[in-house]
Amino acid sequence: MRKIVIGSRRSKLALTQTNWVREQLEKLGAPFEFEIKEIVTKGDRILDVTLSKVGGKGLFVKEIEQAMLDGEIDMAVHSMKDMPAVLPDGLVIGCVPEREDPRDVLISKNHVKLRDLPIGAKVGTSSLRRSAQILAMRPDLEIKWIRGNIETRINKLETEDYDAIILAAAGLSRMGWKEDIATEFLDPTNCLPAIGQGALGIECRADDVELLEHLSELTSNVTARAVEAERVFLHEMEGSCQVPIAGFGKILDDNQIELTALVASPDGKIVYKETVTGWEPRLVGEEAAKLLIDQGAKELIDQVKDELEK
Ligand SMILES: NCc1[nH]cc(CCC(=O)O)c1CC(=O)O
Repeated sequence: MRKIVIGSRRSKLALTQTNWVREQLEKLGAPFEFEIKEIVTKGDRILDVTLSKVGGKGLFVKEIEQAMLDGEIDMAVHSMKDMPAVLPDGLVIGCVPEREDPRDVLISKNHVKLRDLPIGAKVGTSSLRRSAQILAMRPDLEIKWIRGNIETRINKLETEDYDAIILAAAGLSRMGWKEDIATEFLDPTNCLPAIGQGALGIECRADDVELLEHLSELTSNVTARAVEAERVFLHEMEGSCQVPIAGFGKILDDNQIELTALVASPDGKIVYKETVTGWEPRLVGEEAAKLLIDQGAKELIDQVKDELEK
C-alpha cells in the first residue's frame, strides 16, 4: 500500500484538521497508509510581530510547500484563509471539503456582546479586516494587537488587558470549543469573513494523479465554487491578509454564487462593499473586484501597503 506523508503545522488546530482529513479519507476507503510529519513554519516561529508586518499569508505555508515539491511530504491540509491567491508551479488544491461555520466570533469577559462593550473597551485581534469592520460599527473601541495560536489568544483574554477577542468560529468548532466559549457570532453582514474562512484546502503535487483521484471524493462542490469566487476576487485585488479585505461566497438555492466582497481602510472609516451574483466563480470574483476597483479600492490597498512599509 502506498504511504502518503501529510505535512502539518504543529499547532493543535493544524493537527486536528490534518487528522480529520486523514480519517475522512480512510472512511472513504482510500488505499493509502498515512503518516503525519510536523513542520514548523516561519509564521509559527515569529510570534511577536503583527502578521501583516512580517509578510502575511505565505508565512504559514511556504516551508510546507517546499517539502511537497521536494517529495518529503505528499500533501498538506491548510486553512484556506491562510493560502495565498497563487500557488507555486507544480502544486494544486486537490480538495476543498465542506465548509465549517464561516463567521467570526466575539469572546468577551463576562459574555458582554459587541454592542454592550463599554466605551473604549479593548478588543484583541491582529487582523486588519476585523479591526476595520469592528471600528466601522464601534469607532470608540480600542483595537489591541494579539498573536499566537487559538489557545494562547483565549488565555490572553484572561491574563492580559483585553475586554474581548475575535476569532474564527471554524477554529473553535474544530477544537470542540465553539458552544462553550463563544459570546457572540458576528453576522457576516456586519463582519464579513476572510477569504476562504472556515474552509480547508488540501494541497498536493499537480501530477499526483492517484492521490488527486481519492481527494476528489472528499470535495464539496458547493464550498469549492464559493471559495473559488472569493479567491479570484482576492487575486484580482492583489490582496493578502496584510490589507483589510474580505469576501464571502454563498451558494443560492438555484445554485448561483452570491459573493459579497469588501475592501476597507484599517480605521473602518472607508468601506467599499458590493454583492455580485452569477454562475461562474471566475466571472463573479472578477466582477466583484471590478466594482470595488471602480470605487477606489486599489488605491486604498496601495495606501495600506505603503503604510506598512514605513
Ligand atoms: N489567521 C489564523 C487562522 N487561520 C485559520 C484559522 C481558523 C479558522 C479557519 O479555518 O478559517 C485561524 C484562526 C483565527 O483566525 O481565529
